[in-house]
Amino acid sequence: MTYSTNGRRVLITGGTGSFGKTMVRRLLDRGVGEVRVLSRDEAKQDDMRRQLGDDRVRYHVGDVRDYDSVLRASRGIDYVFHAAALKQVPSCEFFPLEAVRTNVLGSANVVEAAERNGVGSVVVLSTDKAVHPVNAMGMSKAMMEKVAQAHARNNPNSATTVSCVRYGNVMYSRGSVIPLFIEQIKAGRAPTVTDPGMTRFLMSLDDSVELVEHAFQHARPGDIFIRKAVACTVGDLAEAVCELFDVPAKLDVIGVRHGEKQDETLASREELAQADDFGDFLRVPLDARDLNYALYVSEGELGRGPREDFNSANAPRLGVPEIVELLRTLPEVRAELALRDPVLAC
Ligand SMILES: O=c1ccn([C@@H]2O[C@H](COP(=O)(O)OP(=O)(O)O[C@H]3O[C@H](CO)[C@@H](O)[C@H](O)[C@H]3O)[C@@H](O)[C@H]2O)c(=O)[nH]1
Repeated sequence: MTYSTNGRRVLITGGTGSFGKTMVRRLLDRGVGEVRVLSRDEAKQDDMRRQLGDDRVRYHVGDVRDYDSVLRASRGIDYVFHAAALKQVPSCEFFPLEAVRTNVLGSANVVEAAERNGVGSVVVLSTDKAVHPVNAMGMSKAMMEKVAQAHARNNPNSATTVSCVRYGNVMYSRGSVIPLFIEQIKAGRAPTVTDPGMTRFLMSLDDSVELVEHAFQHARPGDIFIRKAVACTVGDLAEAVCELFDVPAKLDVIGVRHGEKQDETLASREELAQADDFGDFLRVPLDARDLNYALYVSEGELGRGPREDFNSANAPRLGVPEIVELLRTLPEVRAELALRDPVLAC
């Protein structure tokens, strides 16, 4: 089934974040009837209200942890993009139950409320850290994916299609390493690098929005969509930022933080064995068998498939010059360069 948002009502949980703001603008450009933003922070909502000045956007102060607030916010809604989450790896390590409350139970509330209100489609935003998770943030997101898939498995006749998207590090997202490196360089300090050999996927905000739109257009219940992405080492990333700002590439190596992985995985080999390849995107379908495995023995499949996961160590790797070029395409980086020296921005 394909969907259109033209004239429809859409709810974005966590709608004042980087993803939410970009998505709201796109929906407004495409003639959405109403966008509801559900989030906790009234000040951020007020900033957004003044910036956008569009009365098709309605603001709901509330928390996905509170089922009643989600139920109210999703009344009369056609589609939901669920972005509200606790996302910082180190803070979730210190407060894992908070990650469970928001990322697992909050997501269950969103799915349940959508089902109750007859919403047509819910796209749930997940992360590469949910695959082979080692930290509380990734574990809670892995459980969120399971909650979304269980809805599909347990409600085969539901009017609500629930799907997930998984993506890697979004460049320049709030609190992430690229703006941190830039701040450090501006303050005359060397960028702090955890482990120069650590690898991460690189995605732009637009890539992440397109992935959500792709899922929205193509999802069958319980699907997980992944966007193929390039990767780099954090050492090369720091060097690229130094080069862009024309400072010597001297790195301050600080060691790995709580719960960090050396490399991230977008799709496990088991998922790749089942996945459909759409060029830029992969679809991992729901395993819709029921618990009576005996039914499947005669047609059971052996676990043949790729020998490797798709991870940030074996993904196409960008070197320093390519990262420099990629960073130059980011509006925030261009703005910083223009402030520092208009010549560097060119
Ligand atoms: O001072 C620092 C801080 C971080 N890093 C490294 O930079 C990389 C990226 O770090 P960061 O931007 O903090 O992102 P992650 O911890 O990888 O997590 C981000 O990326 C995830 C996707 O993988 C999202 O789900 C999370 O919400 C988001 O915080 C990691 O290798 C860090 O070890 C440094 O080298 N120096």
